[in-house]
Amino acid sequence: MELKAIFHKNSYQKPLIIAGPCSIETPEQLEQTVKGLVQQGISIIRGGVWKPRTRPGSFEGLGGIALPWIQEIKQKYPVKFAIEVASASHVEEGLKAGIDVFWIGARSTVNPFTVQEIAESLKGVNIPVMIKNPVNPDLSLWIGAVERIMKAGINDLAVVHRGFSNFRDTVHRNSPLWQIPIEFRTQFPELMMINDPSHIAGKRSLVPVIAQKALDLNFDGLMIESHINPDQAWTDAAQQLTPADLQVMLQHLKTRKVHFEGSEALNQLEDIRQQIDQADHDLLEALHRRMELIEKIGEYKKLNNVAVLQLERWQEILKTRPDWAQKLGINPELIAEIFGLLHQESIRKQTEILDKD
Ligand SMILES: O=C(O)C(=O)C[C@]1(C(=O)O)C=C[C@@H](O)C=C1
Repeated sequence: MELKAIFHKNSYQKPLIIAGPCSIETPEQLEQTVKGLVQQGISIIRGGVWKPRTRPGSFEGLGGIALPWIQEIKQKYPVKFAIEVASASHVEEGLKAGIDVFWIGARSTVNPFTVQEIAESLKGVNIPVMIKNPVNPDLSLWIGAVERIMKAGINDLAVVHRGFSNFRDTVHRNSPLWQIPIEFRTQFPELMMINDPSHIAGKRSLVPVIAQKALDLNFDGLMIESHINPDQAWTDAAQQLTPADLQVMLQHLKTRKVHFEGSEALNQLEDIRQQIDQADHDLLEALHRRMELIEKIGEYKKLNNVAVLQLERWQEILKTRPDWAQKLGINPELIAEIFGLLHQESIRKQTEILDKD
């Protein structure tokens, strides 16, 4: 199969947009949606064929019947087509149907047996693969899935941030927990990171907000659910956008530059960063001073045989420091968290001092 890499950073214009229906429902729905998306300049279509559902009894996708419809669409429109695969047989059927891109869904990424089965079936195959984050906020599990697929020889890879399950309803259908994709990118800066605002938002009004946040965080692409008639969609009706609405959203999104450009801006940046270096240095010196005093009190507690934890003093600190922070325009919750960590460290250090000998 002759394929140009899709997910290599230089082979696409950022942000890469992938859009299409949550589920493929009928040949007409598929064609009308794809036609609308092609008119908006979209060239990679997503479409659910096999749908892993949380509870039985919901529509679980049409399965293999939808594959010939995709083949027909690809003959009529200049698009590549991405589908979700959750087993070796899905991979086999998808390859036979000439599918261009596979993705591994959040419910499969959680299960190393499933990911391994898919990895085995991809050995020797040259196809781009996207790996969604697992439903639970477990970075290692996500990384493990990527490693399994890489070991199978797939190197045209992207990861998709679709958010993490909640126990109760929250603003988001799936909590974004942005620190997890940021941590992923810190460890794998070369891997393309796509955001799926539809599954995070759960409702159409929130999709643009999430998409913009992803672009602000320098994500490489967006995978968005789009349906020609969202309200009648068989799955995820509340979160799909019409191709026309998708286009309006894309026009309003602000794309950000990755780096500062021009010598004046770079000099300014360098200047501010030097000031930050100095501020951080001052911060560390203040922390060092605090730790020395903590040790001093520790020795004094040991001498007088007094307990390490001093609840009243700690409660006072926990009240005053966030108040001081607020007056300085610093987020008090951040300061409460930082002092919580500092207090833990004081306890650790003083316990060590008291228990010595
Ligand atoms: O005031 C004390 O007794 C301390 O040892 C200092 C300190 C702190 O970190 O500020 C540490 C432990 C106590 O529980 C309360 C406060």
